[in-house]
Amino acid sequence: MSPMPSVSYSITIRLEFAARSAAVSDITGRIEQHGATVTALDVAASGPERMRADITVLTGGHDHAMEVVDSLKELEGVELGKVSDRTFLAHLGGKLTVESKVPIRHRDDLSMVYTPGVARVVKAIAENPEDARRLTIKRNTVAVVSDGSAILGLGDLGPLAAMPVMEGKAALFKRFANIDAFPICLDAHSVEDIVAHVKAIAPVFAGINLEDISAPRCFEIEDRLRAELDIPVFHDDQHGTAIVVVAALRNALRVVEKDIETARIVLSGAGAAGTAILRLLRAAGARDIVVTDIHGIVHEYREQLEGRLPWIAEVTNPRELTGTLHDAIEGADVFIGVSAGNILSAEDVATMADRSIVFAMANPTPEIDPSEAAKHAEVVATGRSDFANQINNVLAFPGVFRGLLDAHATRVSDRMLLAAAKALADVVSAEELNPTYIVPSVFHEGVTKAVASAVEQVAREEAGTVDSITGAMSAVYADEITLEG
Ligand SMILES: NC(=O)c1ccc[n+]([C@@H]2O[C@H](COP(=O)([O-])OP(=O)(O)OC[C@H]3O[C@@H](n4cnc5c(N)ncnc54)[C@H](O)[C@@H]3O)[C@@H](O)[C@H]2O)c1
Ligand SMILES: O=C(O)C[C@H](O)C(=O)O
Repeated sequence: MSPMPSVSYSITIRLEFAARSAAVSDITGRIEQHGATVTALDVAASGPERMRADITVLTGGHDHAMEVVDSLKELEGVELGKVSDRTFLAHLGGKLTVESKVPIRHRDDLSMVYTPGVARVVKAIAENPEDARRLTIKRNTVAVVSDGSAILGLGDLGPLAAMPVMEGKAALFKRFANIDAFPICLDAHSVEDIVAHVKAIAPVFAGINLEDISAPRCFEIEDRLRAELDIPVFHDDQHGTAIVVVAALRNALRVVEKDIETARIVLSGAGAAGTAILRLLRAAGARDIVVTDIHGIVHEYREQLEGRLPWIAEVTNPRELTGTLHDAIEGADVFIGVSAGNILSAEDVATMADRSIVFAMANPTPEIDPSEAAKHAEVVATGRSDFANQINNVLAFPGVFRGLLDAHATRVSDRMLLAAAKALADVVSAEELNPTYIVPSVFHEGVTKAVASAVEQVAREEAGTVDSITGAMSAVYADEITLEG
């Protein structure tokens, strides 16, 4: 069976063929016979005998695309031209540009925009550094920083390969929150080096969004930067994910009529995303959480508990389970996966409690195929855009930074993250809520605004009480916050 056609593997094929109506249906019929989907046919040139057209086709991947192209070569009278991968076409020359906001038409403009006029603005900022937010791009600019060590679910592919993702994040910042974000891919490896480089570029920015930096270094880098910078620092893979998961869980629990305080939750993955999800779940009131990782259930007596694992063992697993994910899942109300593909079976899901919830979020392959999970679970979500209930950080980070920037915030707190999760969940009204709609679409108009105002409000409330709640992340572990509602 051919893999499911997806727009991310769409191709445009240039073809020349005889100018007769059956020729077009022969071509589209052949494509669909191979399980691909034709979405457009644009005529590029037409003559009395021959036509030239570009056909856009959704395929299930590289091999499937090649299979479709090869099958068209067999059609009589059809000549194949260039085949373009539309995802690569969208990346030609990169996805961003920098534009001047001021006109530069003649010497007068030059004298103000640049020298000598600019010198007075320079002196004003030197005398009053706060003016940088008023007189430069700082107030609305965020650095999207990565070292490329944990790109999506692909691993350590380095800073150059991280560029398309960071450019993409910057494009999303602009599209959804009108924030000017800039991709900064660092050829730096140690915690010390990364912290030093981010600190050195920080004057330009009103916030730092860390992306795709591997665990456990991401924890220390964020802790250090939060303690040493006067602008908010937010590791999206941790906190963006946690906000969306808690929002989605809040709504999923409404669907299945269960409470977060009593729900039995299994969290597969104790890395960057898993650790942050655990923290926010606890802050949201969850109490019965069992965490599993590549070595099975995290418990106090397990060997080689390092990094954040001793803390995880301490605050989870109230029924003192040992063993594997399969042991943990029995009787659970909720499964949340941020670990690896295909580690959960439909039989495992069948052992869960009635009206169970499965969030299988590993990318690009989820912990369980969503259609398999749906055989036994009432609510199923994944990180994928080709299935209902897509859980992705893009629902959170644009609004979070909009709120932080509007409040001129200097820090990020767990109260802000929880407020963001609640606001995001509330975008789905009681009338809209159902098992296949627990999170809104990112294109839903209210998403960024709801998240931004919730974060801005908490940021303003907390202004002046800096350090009393979080400060460095390690302090949060000792002093967790629970919010109502
Ligand atoms: N959908 C989303 O929005 C979203 C957000 C963040 C992360 N993710 C996905 O979650 C996964 C983890 O991301 P991360 O940044 O936390 O990675 P990470 O490397 O920091 O952590 C991975 C965790 O999974 C565990 N793990 C790895 N292989 C396993 C296996 N075969 N069986 C059981 N556990 C295993 C590891 O022990 C570790 O605890 C990735 O696939 C990533 O793409 C998805
Ligand atoms: O950042 C994302 O959008 C995806 C997620 O973080 C992932 O690691 O797959």
